[in-house]
Order: sequence, then structure tokens, then C-alpha cells
Amino acid sequence: MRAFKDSILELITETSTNLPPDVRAAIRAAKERENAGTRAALALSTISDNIRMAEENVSPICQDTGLPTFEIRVPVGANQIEMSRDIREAVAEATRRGILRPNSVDSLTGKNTGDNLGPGTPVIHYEQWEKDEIEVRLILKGGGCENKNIQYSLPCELEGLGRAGRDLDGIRKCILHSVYQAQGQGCSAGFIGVGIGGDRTTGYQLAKQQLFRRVDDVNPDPDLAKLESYIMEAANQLGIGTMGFGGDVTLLGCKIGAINRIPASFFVSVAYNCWAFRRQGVTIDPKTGQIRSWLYKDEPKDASKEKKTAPAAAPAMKKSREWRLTPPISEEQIRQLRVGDVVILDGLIHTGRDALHKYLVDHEAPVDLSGGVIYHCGPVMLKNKEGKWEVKAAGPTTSIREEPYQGEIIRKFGIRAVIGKGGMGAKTLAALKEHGAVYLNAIGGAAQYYADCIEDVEGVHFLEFGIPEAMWHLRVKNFAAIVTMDAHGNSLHVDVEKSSLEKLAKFKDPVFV
Ligand SMILES: O=C(O)C[C@H](O)C(=O)O
Ligand code: SF4
Repeated sequence: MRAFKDSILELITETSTNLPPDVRAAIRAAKERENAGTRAALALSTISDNIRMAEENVSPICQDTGLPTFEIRVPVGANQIEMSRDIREAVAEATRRGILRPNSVDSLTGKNTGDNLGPGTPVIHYEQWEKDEIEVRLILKGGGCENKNIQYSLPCELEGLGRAGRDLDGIRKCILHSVYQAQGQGCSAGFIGVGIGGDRTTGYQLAKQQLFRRVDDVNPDPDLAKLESYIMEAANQLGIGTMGFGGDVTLLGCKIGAINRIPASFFVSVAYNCWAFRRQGVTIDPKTGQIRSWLYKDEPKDASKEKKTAPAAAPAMKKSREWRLTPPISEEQIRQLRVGDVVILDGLIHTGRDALHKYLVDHEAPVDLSGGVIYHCGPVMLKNKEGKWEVKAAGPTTSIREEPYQGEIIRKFGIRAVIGKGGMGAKTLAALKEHGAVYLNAIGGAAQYYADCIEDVEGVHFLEFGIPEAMWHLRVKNFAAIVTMDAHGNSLHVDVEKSSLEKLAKFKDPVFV
């Protein structure tokens, strides 16, 4: 089993940098469905570019490489203690190489272990089987989509849909609602795995297991197969679209499983996965530890590679105005911007996410932020041979987590633009209007695309918060994002949420009776 560790390292690298063909095919089909020139089409073409760049650069598709979760089947007698040790070593090595972002933090102190190892990380599950080979499946599911997982306990009342009872139609309503409540925040268009039954723990486990099914498979249970195709049809009428920008494609895959429950409990558990659906698997020779075959590498019939659509700048969007801005930005420049405009940034921007926002409420900033731009981003960074920091991946993180702090910080420091994804709430919208600032939505998961726009790392503060949470000072060029909340009280997110709720309500009447 000498080669086992190297095989796992190869599996991690493939999973983080190269999306499987079935996932690519789903994204390609979505791109074909969206009208050219819309915000959704722009987002999907950036996503396609990003997928290609990650493969070419052998770098993470998204900066959030998630919680590595291994599902392993072993022949009777295989040494699981040795395998777990090798897996941990491979995870640490992948982190050193910038294939994984250091993502394991102490839950109480927030301290990052730096190597993705710690209590509960990585997750490794074993199961024995009678075959004479080892099968290892890996999923790298990021935090933004994990936060959009949801569990329903039937019967329940659902906004837009009314009562969901303890039957197939109640299940139908829960699943539709799960897609609605995610909006664009889990980097839609997404994939869902659904677990019906079990208890709260096994229900979620079953939901996650569904994510290991191929996008193009057909459920062997005819009732569940019908439900899956119904959900695909209905969820794509909600109009949430890629990144919550509105559009015809909201859901790329739906896989449903069922297990028994006890009479008093009736759970429907939904695992939401972003478009950056990084799962891969291998079979391994138990004697040598070498890879025998890959599980998700066969191309669906119509497979053609992503074509390059544009260099690292936004493809043209119909009817959208485009502004080139360089910080420090004035209030006058900001007040000209409207929801739907494209902003191209050149110059210095600063990353800041959860730890920094909490800190800035009670402390001064280490750099002058007036007229400045804050980027909600936790990048993957590596030091090169000369000891200089380099960006390996740098897409936006979910902004709503900063909602409790953002308005106050905009006022206190005179910030003019916040870049993130998924949109923010009413408090931030009010602060944007009052102070003269905008929210710019970057394309979630497009970590290679944005890393390519970063010309230089000018410095870093708060490295003690860990690499993702530190404040990185980045010089960017051609950094494109869309105004989704402006300084006049308009929010695309409010509009899409409202219109998608109206559309959801159309699915109130029973379908499976
Ligand atoms: O942690 C991150 O970088 C992003 C996270 O996956 C998110 O979607 O918010
Ligand atoms: S940023 Fe988006 S694409 Fe990346 S892990 Fe989070 S939800 Fe997924």
C-alpha cells in the first residue's frame, strides 16, 4: 500500500481542480438555455472560463475547498488505521501545495490549524464490502452551500406553499422550498441531494450520499424518479437563476433517496451543493495502493470542452452600462451607479470577512479605507521561493454573514464599495443609501477568474486570523462585478426574492395525491 498516499493526493488534486464531465455537461446545458447578453449568461460564461482555467492551472476551482469528506469502501481486513494516517498526510500535503485552502479552525477560538487537520477534519467514513478493491469517493463541499442545507420536519407550514403534510406531496413542497430559500447564496445554479426519512443525522447523511450519484442517472424507484424530474422542471421556473441574478436555470440536478423512519418523525433533509460541485472517486488496488480506475471521468455523449469566451474581463452584457473605477472612489461616482451596471475595478482593494468585520467594529483599521473597496473573500495564498505571497484562488464569499456589521463599518471608515456574493440585507442597503456606497456582486466560485485579475499582493494584516480571514491588500486590474445594490435603495436581491416567492406560490396546489 505504499502508493496509497500518492493516490489520495492525486484524488484530492483532481477533485479540487477539475470538475467531472457530468457536472460540466449540466453547466454547459444551462449556458445554452440562458439568453446571451443577460446577467445569468454573463455569470455562466465566467463560470465556464473559470472551470477551464482551474484545469489548466491545476489550481482550485473555488477558493473554498470545503470540508474534505471521504467515503471509503474496503475489503475485509484492510487496515483502516494506516489508511486514515495516509489520508491525513495527503490532506496536509495538498494544503501545502495550495490545492486545498487551510480550512480547519478551532470552533471556539477560531484558530486555523493551517493544515486542514484537526478534530473532525477531514471526515473519513468506512464501510466494508466483499470486493477485493478499495473505493474512495471524495467531496469538497464549500461553506456557502453547506449553510444553505435545510431540514424539514413534516407536517410544517412553508412560505408561499402553505401546509406540507406527511406524504409525497408534502415532500415535494419541502424540496421546492429548499431551492427557494437558498436563493443565489449557495452559488446557484446548484445541485441538491435529498434524504427522506431517517433521523436528523441519518437524514442529512442520506442527502449527502445522493450527491455522489451521477447527474445523468435515473432513480431506480419510479416514484422518486418522477419526483426528481418534477423538481427539476418546477425549480427551474422559480426565476432565481445563476448567482441569484434571475434567469431560467436555478437547479442543475436533483437526487432523492429514502430510508425508513420511526412513526413520530418525518424528516426531509436537503444538501445543497453549489455549481462548483467537486466530487470525484477512484478504485484502488489493495496490495499496491495504486489507482485502478476513476469513477466520474467518463464523458456524457454530447461532451465538448468549454470554449474560451473572453479574457479576464466581462463579456458584454446587453443594455448594461459599464464603469471603470479606481479607488479611492468619490461619492459622486458611486451615486451614478445603478443596479445592473457593470463595474470594472483597477487599483487597490482589501479583503475582509467574518473575523475582520467583527474586529473593525471595535478597533481602528490598519490602513486608510476612505473611498476604499472591501472584498468579501478568503483566498488561497502561497508563499513563493522569494518569500512573496501569491494568490492561488480568490473568489467572493457569501456576504450576508457580514450583515450585522457591514452598515456600521461603511459609515465608520468611509467605504464606497463592498464586493461579495449573494447580496446583503436591509441594514446594509440603508447604509449604502445614506453614505453613498454600492454592493458589487462578483461571480461566486470563480476563484481562478478573479485570481487572474490580481496583479500584486501589496501586504497583509491579521495573518493571525488565518489565511482566509486575514486582511489582504490586493492590486487588481479588470476586476469585473455587477452592481446588485445601489446607493438609491435598489436591490436586485430583494426583487428576485419577491418575484421567486410569487412563482413558488404557483406550486401550492397538490401534484402527487
Ligand atoms: O469560504 C469561502 O470562501 C466561501 C464560502 O464557500 C461561501 O460560499 O461563502
Ligand atoms: S464560494 Fe460558492 S462555489 Fe465556492 S464553495 Fe462557496 S458556495 Fe461553492
